[in-house]
Amino acid sequence: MKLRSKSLPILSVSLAGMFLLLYFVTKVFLLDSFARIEVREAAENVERAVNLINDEANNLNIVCGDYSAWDDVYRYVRDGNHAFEKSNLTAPTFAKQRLNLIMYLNSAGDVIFGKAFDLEKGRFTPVPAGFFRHIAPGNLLLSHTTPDSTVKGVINLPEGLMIVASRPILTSEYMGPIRGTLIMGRYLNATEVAGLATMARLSLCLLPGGATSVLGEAGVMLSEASPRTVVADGFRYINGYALVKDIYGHKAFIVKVTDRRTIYGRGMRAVGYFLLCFFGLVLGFAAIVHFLLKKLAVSQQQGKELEQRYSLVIEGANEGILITERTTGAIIESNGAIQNYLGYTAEELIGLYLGQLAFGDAAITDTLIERLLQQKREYRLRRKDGSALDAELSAGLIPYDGREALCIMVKDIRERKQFEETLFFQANHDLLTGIPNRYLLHDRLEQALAAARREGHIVAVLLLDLDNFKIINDTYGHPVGDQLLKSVANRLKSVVRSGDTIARLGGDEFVIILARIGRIEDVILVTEHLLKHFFNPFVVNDNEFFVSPSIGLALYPNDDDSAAALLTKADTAMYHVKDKGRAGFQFFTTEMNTRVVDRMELEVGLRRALERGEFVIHYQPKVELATRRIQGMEALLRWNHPERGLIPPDTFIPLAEETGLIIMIGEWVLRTVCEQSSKWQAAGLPPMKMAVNISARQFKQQDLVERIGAILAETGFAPGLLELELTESYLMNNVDEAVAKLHGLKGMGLGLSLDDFGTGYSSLGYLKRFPIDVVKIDKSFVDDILINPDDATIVRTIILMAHNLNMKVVAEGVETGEQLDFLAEHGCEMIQGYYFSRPLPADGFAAMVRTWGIE
Ligand SMILES: Nc1nc2c(ncn2[C@@H]2O[C@@H]3COP(=O)(O)O[C@H]4[C@@H](O)[C@H](n5cnc6c(=O)[nH]c(N)nc65)O[C@@H]4COP(=O)(O)O[C@H]3[C@H]2O)c(=O)[nH]1
Repeated sequence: MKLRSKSLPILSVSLAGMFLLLYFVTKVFLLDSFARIEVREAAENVERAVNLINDEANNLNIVCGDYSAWDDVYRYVRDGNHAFEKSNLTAPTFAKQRLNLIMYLNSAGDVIFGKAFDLEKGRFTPVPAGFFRHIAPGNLLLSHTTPDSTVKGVINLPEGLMIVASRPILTSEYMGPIRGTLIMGRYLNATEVAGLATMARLSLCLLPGGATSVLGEAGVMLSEASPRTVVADGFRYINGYALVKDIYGHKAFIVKVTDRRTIYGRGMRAVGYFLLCFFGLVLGFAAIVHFLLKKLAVSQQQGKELEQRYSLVIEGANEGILITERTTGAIIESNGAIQNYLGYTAEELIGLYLGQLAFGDAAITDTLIERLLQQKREYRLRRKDGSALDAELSAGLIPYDGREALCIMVKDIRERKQFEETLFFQANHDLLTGIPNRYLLHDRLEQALAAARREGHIVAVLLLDLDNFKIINDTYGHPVGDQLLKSVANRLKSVVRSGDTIARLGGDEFVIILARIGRIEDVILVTEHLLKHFFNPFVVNDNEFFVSPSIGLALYPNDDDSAAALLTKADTAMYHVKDKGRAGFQFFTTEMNTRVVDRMELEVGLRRALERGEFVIHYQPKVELATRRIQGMEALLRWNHPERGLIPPDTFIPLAEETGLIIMIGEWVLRTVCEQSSKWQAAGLPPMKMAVNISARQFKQQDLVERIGAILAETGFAPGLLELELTESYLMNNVDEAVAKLHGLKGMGLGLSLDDFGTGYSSLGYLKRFPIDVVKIDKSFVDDILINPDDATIVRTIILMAHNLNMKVVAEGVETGEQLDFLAEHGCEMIQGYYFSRPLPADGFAAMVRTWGIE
């Protein structure tokens, strides 16, 4: 049964129940109390009526008293004086006293005077025959024995009810002896009753004493034991009954007082109106409830239909649909399409946040929601298996379970994206080799230049043209030529960093963009590297082809700052290479080319320097501040170039590092200083600590410890005299490995010092882990120690920190006495610098030691 049809009987039954309950309550508590008031009033009225009749009897008794105690009467009863009779017992006496009967009897019971009187007709009538029964000898009416004796009440005569009073006849002084009895009577007839009723304002009537059987309920209730009763006569009247006895104690008559049920009637009406109003209200209420229920049922039905339609639409939609919380983006509902797209079940999706489904910056859910609400957007969604799904998302707000939710439409745009990507790729890439074409090259070059402008980097544009490619193409055919170009592209890709770009301009022309370059030397390095990769042949269809490239280079910012200009200049440089006989590279500017030539010459020279014995070592003393004595020295390499003279290490050490020559050079230095030290000792100089610089590339060697150990063993140099100077920069690269290596060296008995301290990371945490003996304060701090408070603070801090870590401090580059005083004042142990001595050749150093004196 539907709610609305169910509601009607339920409503009716409950209303009827309520109505009955209300009726019962009003009846019990209201109407019954009205009825009780009425019963009380009716009882009082009937009592009043009885009292009235009694009052009548009393009055009659008083009158009777007046006429019985009277000397004239006293004599009249004895003498039979008719004069008394004529003057006092006349018709007016009867009428005035409203008496129907006067009877004088003497002591023997003889009637002296006995007359009845019709008050309505105003004439005497015979004494009613029935009365004589009451004056028979011994009757109550005649039984006065004392002067104050009196009998009053009602007697039932066949002629009707009569109020009677009987008094003994006495003198006027109420003295006896009693000469007889005076009886007075007054009918209690309809006229009398009407008079009483009018006087008492009661609706009064008298019923025969034996009428109880016809009185119904009242008759049952009336008895001698319960002589009063009140019975309602329908809703309009209420009757009070009183059973009145005659002078003998027998039932004489019943007094019935009828009252209108005014209170009850009003109560009834009030309750009626109330119930009517209530009923009306309830009916109205019921009608409203019914109407509302009807509306509710209709809207429920509509809601259901809407829900069904909504479910059908959502489930049947080809596009994915997600319903999420408005603020958090937590998923509440999803459809089959989105579950398929993402590989989640409906249950798994519930509770996931939108941000968890999106890659990249979209992961910030609130931004994502606000963006979506503004316009449809493309996002890369994360599928359950981690793969990506390109989708177009649009969103709108919908009401959902009484709150605002987000409805997100998800359109799978993988095909479109792929198509776009293919189009983009085709438009921007060289179809043969798959590398960027001219258009993308321009774009990338612009980006690289923009970044370089911001960050102050160098960008190198390399234009590479294959030498003699045309001949190969013409000889072996285009397919082979194409294969060769592909192989060249692949090889180029393997050489450059991932951030660099390789593009094909067309034909056999390639462009390489080297972005984020710090030093021009790096450009040279990469270019050399590239050239080297062309030393090996390309294999196409089992044929080996040796192809050399001609590379023209242009640099931002040195040569120009626009993409087009740089390309043109690189092209020009490339033609210079071709002109010079191909297979090589050339910078656009002469200055760059000079640097390249210099570098190449230096490299060639460096390779030969070892063989030709052009390296020499100078030694710079380290002096202990407390004693002002030489405690040791630092070995510093110089290249004695046949044409350029003595070249400082800063010029060639980086090149030696890049080319890897430093390994051989470093070992030569180590061996040489050990041998030199042995020679000095043999020549009588005391054993002195020898500090040797170890470069990054040297330190990186896996077998560094073994190699040094071998040299020490070979030269017989005491490990305790050798100190290696290391720099923070490369120790920090791989801290764990560095710590292990340092412990290996330390284990051999070598001393370790940290060079250029303060210029690098100077991480205290790591420093603690390194087993370092000495910290060398970099010259750059010492230089300004007296003029720059920051530098002074740094130096003080380094000294304090080193001492706290149980390390000694050597200050480098001390040139003045003031610098020395400052360092001495702050507890620096050792000094190295021009103040004491420049680095000297071995002989010079030995001579200095001899003149200085050594402990
Ligand atoms: N202006 C001035 N300079 C002073 C003063 N006292 C010392 N110097 C210079 O400061 C440099 C100290 O050496 P370094 O910090 O290890 O710095 C060294 C070291 O890093 C590297 N180096 C030198 N020899 C070798 C070597 O045999 N192997 C390796 N790997 N590197 C070396 O070359 C750097 C430069 O060496 P040098 O040119 O010999 O320059 C030396 C030295 O001549 C001074 O009072 N005033």
